[in-house]
Amino acid sequence: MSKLFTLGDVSKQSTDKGGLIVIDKVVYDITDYMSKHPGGDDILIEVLGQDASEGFHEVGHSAEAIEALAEMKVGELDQTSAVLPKSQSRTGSVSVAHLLSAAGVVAVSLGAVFLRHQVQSPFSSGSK
Ligand code: HEM
Repeated sequence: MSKLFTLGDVSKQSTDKGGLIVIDKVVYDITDYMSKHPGGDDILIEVLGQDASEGFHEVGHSAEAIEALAEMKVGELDQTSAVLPKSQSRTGSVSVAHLLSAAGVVAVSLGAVFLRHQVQSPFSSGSK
């Protein structure tokens, strides 16, 4: 079974000197290849630690390039880490619900203060 990496792992295990990139959910260690890349190492430094699928496909790399890539495979992207934004948005809606209930509590408290004020008013005007 191949090793699983989250996008966080890929980023943490990379510097501007070398490390990992993701292409189509597969993780590659390109450290030794960077100086040999026909397209130069600058472009690879830019995508180190990230998902480079878009850039890789835009260039329209040859079959040789894809073969060379296969030799650098170290693992696969953890698919559960890719759905993280969804669970974050769920947390977001929970806090909206919390805000609404907090607003409800404030409204009820204000109502109570208002009612008490109404009840006390006759006394305070009477003592003047
Ligand atoms: C580690 C993965 C990669 C491998 C093995 C690889 C391999 C190659 C090879 C063999 C070539 C020569 C042309 C060809 O055979 O297609 C090439 C050219 C090039 N590559 Fe990559 N490449 C990789 C990643 C990338 C990435 C991620 C980018 C951009 C974000 C990129 C951009 C380029 C560019 C701009 C050229 C020059 C094309 C030209 O001069 O016409 N490469 N690459």
